[in-house]
Amino acid sequence: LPVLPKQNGRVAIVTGGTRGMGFETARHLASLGMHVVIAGNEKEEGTAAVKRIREEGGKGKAEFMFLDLTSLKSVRQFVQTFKARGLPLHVLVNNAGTMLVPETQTQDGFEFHFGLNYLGHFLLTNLLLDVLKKSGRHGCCSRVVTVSSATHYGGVMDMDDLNSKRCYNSLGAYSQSKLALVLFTYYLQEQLTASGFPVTANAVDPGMVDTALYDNLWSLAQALKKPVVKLLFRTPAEGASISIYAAAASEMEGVGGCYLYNGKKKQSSDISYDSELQAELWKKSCQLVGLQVA
Ligand SMILES: NC(=O)c1ccc[n+]([C@@H]2O[C@H](COP(=O)([O-])OP(=O)(O)OC[C@H]3O[C@@H](n4cnc5c(N)ncnc54)[C@H](O)[C@@H]3O)[C@@H](O)[C@H]2O)c1
Repeated sequence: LPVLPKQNGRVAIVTGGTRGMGFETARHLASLGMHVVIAGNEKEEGTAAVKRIREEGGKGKAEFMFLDLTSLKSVRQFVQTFKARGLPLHVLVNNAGTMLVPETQTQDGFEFHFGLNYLGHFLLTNLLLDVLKKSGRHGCCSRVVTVSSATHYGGVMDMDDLNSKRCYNSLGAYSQSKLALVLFTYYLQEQLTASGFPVTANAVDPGMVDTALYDNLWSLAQALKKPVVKLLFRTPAEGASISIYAAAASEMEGVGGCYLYNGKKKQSSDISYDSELQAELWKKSCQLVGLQVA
């Protein structure tokens, strides 16, 4: 990470900030002086995360707020509670995620990866956009940072079967959700640029990181993973550095619509640049979460 500017007085929301890379992102942003809201569905873990950050005694502030991304109702409640506080919002890190879950549905009946990783963040971001727009200014934009993954390169967007009903494969469903997040980021940035709002949106890829995300791997793969972890996997703090960079680096001021990996802009999959697909997914997502199509 380059030297990052102080973030005093700025407010961030980090989804899934209770552990793993989300925690490291929240911790780092708080150390830069930010007021960080850790948004997650695990209250105990969240309270412990806040305690750890507070004990480090940085200039910033941390607090936990409940958010279950598998429930659109919970997303709406979270936004309502956050807005009632009257806080500005300068950084939204869409970090929470799950991987390799056996076929199951969210509370609203969506395929679990698609519903949690993608649709939950789609609704959250859209409902927070007004605050992000109000809190940014030209020369000091608000930032939306969305954590995707290299698996998006293998992702296929089946617009007729977004819930993977025809043929379920947990890696395919995860990859699709991560591709959807890249398509969403590019379309969002295009809309923001077209309307001249001081908000940027970028997708990031942290690399392979040793976190609880791999807890759903079958046990043989878990055993095989252990010896290679030290060689191939990054630590959560290393993995989080790309989100922190996108959220706070001076070089990223006013820069949006990028896919970032290893601190640099990188080409994402060819299909992620398909503007018709981006628009189609956006429209369909609005319908699925009950938002008016813009
Ligand atoms: N670990 C990797 O190798 C890797 C690689 C590429 C991308 N990613 C992405 O990085 C992000 C962070 O994952 P991680 O590796 O730190 O894993 P992790 O399991 O440590 O963290 C996931 C976070 O998401 C939260 N979460 C899960 N379900 C939730 C829900 N219903 N509502 C709200 N929060 C929920 C968890 O509580 C946790 O805080 C994920 O989006 C993941 O897809 C991880």
